[in-house]
Amino acid sequence: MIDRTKVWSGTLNDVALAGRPKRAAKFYDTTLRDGEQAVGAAFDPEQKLEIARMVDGLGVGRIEAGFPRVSDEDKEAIRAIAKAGLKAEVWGFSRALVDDVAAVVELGLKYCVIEAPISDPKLAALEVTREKVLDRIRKAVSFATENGIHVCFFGVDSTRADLGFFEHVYKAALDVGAKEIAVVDTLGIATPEAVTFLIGKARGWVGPSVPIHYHGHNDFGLATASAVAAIDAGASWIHGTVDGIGERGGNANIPEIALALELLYGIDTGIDLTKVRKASERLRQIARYGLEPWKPVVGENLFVRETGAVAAQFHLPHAIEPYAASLLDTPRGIVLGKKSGAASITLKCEELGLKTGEDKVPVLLAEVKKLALQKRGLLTDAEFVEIVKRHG
Ligand SMILES: CC(=O)SCCNC(=O)CCNC(=O)[C@H](O)C(C)(C)COP(=O)(O)OP(=O)(O)OC[C@H]1O[C@@H](n2cnc3c(N)ncnc32)[C@H](O)[C@@H]1OP(=O)(O)O
Ligand SMILES: O=C(O)CCC(=O)C(=O)O
Repeated sequence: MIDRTKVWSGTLNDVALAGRPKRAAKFYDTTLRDGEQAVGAAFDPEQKLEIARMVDGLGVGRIEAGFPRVSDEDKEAIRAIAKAGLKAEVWGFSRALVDDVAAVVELGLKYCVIEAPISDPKLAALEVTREKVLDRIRKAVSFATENGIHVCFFGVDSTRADLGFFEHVYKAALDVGAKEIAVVDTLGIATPEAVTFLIGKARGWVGPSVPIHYHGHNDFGLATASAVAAIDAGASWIHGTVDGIGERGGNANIPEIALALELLYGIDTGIDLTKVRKASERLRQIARYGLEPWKPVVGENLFVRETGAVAAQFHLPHAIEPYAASLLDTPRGIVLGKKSGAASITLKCEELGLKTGEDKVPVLLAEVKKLALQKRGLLTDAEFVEIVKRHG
C-alpha cells in the first residue's frame, strides 16, 4: 500500500474525482508474447523464465507465457514458466485455430487467450469472411473448453470492428464456453473516450459477471490514459508490458499505468513500484533497447537535477517533484552543468565532502559553466573536484 504522504499531487485530482467509484485494477502481463513482438526482441527460454519471475515479483495477477505454435523454444519456455511456482496465473496465447489450441492443451495450461481478427480490414487481410472467422472461433473455443481450459476471447482490432459484429462474435464465444473477453485496440487508434464507450457497450452485452480485459497499444501516446479510462468504465484486467515494449509505438506500459492509478487515482494495483526500475533495467539488457532519460517511472533523469533554480529548492522535494523518489526506490541527486546555480555548487560540495568557503561559490560556478559549455555536457565529479582544488 502506497504511503500517501509521499504523493504530492495536491488536492485538485481528489476534488475532480469526488464521488466516482474506485474500481479495482489488475494486470495481465504480455511482455513475453506481445512484448517480444517488438522488432529485434528474441528471448531464449532461460530469459523468458527470468522475465516471468521478475514480472511475477512486480505483482501482476496474470502472465501470458507465450504462443506455443511459434516454436519449440516457446513451448519449452512456457513449460518451464508453468512449473516455476509463480504467484501469478500462467496463461497461454492461441489463434482461433484448433491446432493452435491443441498445442496449449498439450502443455497442460489451464488458461488461454484465444484471438481472432474481427474488424473488416483484418479479415480482408487474412482473406477470411465473417462467417468463416465465427466458425473458427466457435470450434477453437469449444475445443479449449472441452479440454478444461479457461478461455478469454480476444477480438483483434476490436476498436475498428463493426459494433453489431463485435456483439455477435463476443456473445458467440461466450455461448461456446469462453469465460472472459478482451476489448483490443490493436493499432492504438482509440481515444480514451472511445475506450470508455466500447467497454461500456461490451459490459452491456456480456452482463455484469463476465470479466472484461482491455488490451491497448501506444501509437498515439494514449495507452496509459486509455487503460485508466478502461478501468473507470469497468474493465478488470489491463494488458501491458514492462516499459511498454512491443510492436510499433509499443504496448500499454504496466508500471506507468500502475503509477498513475496508485498515485493519482488512489487505486490499489498490487504492483510493487519499488521493483519497477530494476525490472526495466534488466529487460533493457536482455532485449537490448534504450529509453529516453525523461521516461516516466524509469527514466534515469527523473530525480536528477541540473538547473540552478531547482537545485535551490532541492531541500524541499515536494516543491520540485510530484512524488517521493523513495516510492520508486530511486536516489535523488544533483549534477553540474551549464544550467547550474550557486545552490548546485553548495550541494555538490556537501555530497562529495569538499570543504570550501561561501565566498568561493561564484568562482566555482563560473568555472563549472565554462567547462560545461566547452564540453557541451555535464561535469563528472572528478572534474568538479579538480576545479575545487584549483579555485576553492
Ligand atoms: C497471428 C497473430 O496475430 S498472433 C500475434 C502475432 N505473433 C506472431 O506472429 C508470432 C510469430 N509468428 C509465427 O511464428 C508465425 O507467423 C505463426 C505461427 C503465427 C503463423 O504461422 P503460419 O503457418 O505462417 O500461419 P498463417 O499466417 O499462414 O495462417 C494459417 C491460417 O491461420 C489463419 N489465421 C491466422 N490468424 C488467425 C486467427 N487469429 N484466428 C483464426 N485464424 C487465423 C489464416 O487465415 C490461415 O488460414 P488458411 O490456411 O485457411 O489460409
Ligand atoms: O495481431 C497481433 O499482433 C496479435 C494480437 C495483439 O496483441 C493485438 O491485437 O494487439
